[in-house]
Amino acid sequence: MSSTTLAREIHISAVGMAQPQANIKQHHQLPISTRHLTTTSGDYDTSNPPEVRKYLRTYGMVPPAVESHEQQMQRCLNILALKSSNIEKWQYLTQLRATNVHLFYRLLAQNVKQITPLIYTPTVGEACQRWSELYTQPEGLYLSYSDRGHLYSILQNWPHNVDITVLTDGSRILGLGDLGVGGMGIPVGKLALYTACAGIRPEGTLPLCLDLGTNNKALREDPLYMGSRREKVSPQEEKEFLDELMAALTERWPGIVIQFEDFKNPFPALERYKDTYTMFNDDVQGTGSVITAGIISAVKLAGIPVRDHKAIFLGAGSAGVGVAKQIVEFFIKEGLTEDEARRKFWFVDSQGLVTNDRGGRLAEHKVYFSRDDNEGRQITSLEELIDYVKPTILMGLSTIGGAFNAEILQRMAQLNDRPIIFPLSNPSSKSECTFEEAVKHTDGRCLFASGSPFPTLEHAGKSLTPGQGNNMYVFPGIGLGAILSKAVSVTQDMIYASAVGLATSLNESETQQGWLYPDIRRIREVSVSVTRHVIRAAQDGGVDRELAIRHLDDAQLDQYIKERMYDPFREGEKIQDEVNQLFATVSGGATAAPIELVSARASCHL
Ligand SMILES: O=C([O-])CC(=O)C(=O)O
Ligand SMILES: [Mg+2]
Repeated sequence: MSSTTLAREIHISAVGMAQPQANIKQHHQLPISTRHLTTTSGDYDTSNPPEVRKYLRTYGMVPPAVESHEQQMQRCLNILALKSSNIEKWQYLTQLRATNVHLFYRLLAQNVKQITPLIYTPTVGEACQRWSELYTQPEGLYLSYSDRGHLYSILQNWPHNVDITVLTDGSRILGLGDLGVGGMGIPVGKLALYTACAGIRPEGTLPLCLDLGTNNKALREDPLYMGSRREKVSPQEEKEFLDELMAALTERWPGIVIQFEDFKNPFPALERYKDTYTMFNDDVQGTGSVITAGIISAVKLAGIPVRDHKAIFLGAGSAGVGVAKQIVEFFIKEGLTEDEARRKFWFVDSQGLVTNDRGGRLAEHKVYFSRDDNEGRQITSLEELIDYVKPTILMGLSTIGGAFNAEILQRMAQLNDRPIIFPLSNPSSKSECTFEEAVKHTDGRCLFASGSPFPTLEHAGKSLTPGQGNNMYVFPGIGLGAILSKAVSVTQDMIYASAVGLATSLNESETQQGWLYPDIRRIREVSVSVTRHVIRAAQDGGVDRELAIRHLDDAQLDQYIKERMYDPFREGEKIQDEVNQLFATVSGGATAAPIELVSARASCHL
């Protein structure tokens, strides 16, 4: 029987017009699907063929046409084009993920450059700010301080087996400050990238928002605010809450990987849990890794020996120090002593250059890079510090939008043939300069990477593409590497390996064009490289528990990783296989006459 005949048979049976032919065995009933029918699972996907719709009992509940993935995605892109603001696009995409998860990921995978800014930085920043105003549906778990003592039982409400969670207390969302439970947008967005970039199955991801109060008074007084209207708990109370949570998460899902995100002070939890749980902090370690990878590429392109580089960091918060510590590791690997490497950094905070002698107590995390060679000089302006240090690298992690003004950029261009300019604050509104400004004031000579995306532009007849030094290049691979190697902890060597995995994933054309990061459209390939490097570091450090993959060579390991990655384009085939198997069972095995299969299909339309 040809496939068109088969299709017609199915159609006829479905509309109930024709009786099955004479030789059909009536007792062949297709067992009714026992799958739990959910909109999120893709059960209402318009690319499902009729027999799948019947099996799922969704037949008739979607328009009759069986669409190709291309048709579906084209409609989504058309709908996106109808929306005039990015936040409306974010709302549409949120709804799409809730109603057809596979289509959402197909769309994202196929249009990663275009869609990522709509579900992640910068748009997710606005979504977090307006969370209580725009809230429509549950997307993760909220745990409040008043829930302590019961965290394990609340985790049991989550119906899926979890491989990875991203959690935040909302206390420092991007560069936007304390947004309370509005911070939930971040775990949701980051985990969508875990799925899109590293193929972690969607139902294996858990967005987690810790409602530990907020110091944002305006939020507490907002009538629509959806979190607890109390001030932020004390550090001691937070510690006790987190201790209970970490134990509960690991008991509920042994092997879970836990990513901390956007905590105002990320260091205490990182120090306390990094050796005992499979956890990492993305802002300190993920950002550190991705910027180290960018610096590895930029240092090569700048044409100056590693030893001669000097870096000014505007912003001495957790992310900045995390970044610098990992670049120290790179400098050491390039032959500098730790002390020489450490002395290549000058940090500026709200009081100016961070020095030992400026008075007042230094926050603990700033001590390592605090200068002792300033000979009593207190420098409070960035311009003055640039003249004093003559840096090759200017990093921005200050959340002060526009802090790298024309004068500063021009001075960097006078001092360097290829100034390295990394305005890393997020979202775009907090970026220390735009790509356009950096290009204009350095005459197109800068080696540039920003945290949030900027468009490609023309300069002196050349098309210039900005690097996006965003941690999305590495955290998906760090997480997948930890999951697949069944790592008992995420070591610093695994984090450093992720930077190497990223830096070595540029292809020839990207290197030739002087790019610092690979094309984001190749992110799944890049994630395989990052994942492999992370797994190798776990194995070398003896923290892996998946012994069966130790003997694989690199090509075999890449293959192993790829085979375990969720592919939204193949999900429909999986249901089809399920249906085919059932047909084979009810019709007496694979050798059954095709007509019997039709019969089985004919009997399952209700
Ligand atoms: O989310 C991002 O785009 C990067 C990040 O972790 C942050 O800025 O906190
Ligand atoms: Mg973050």
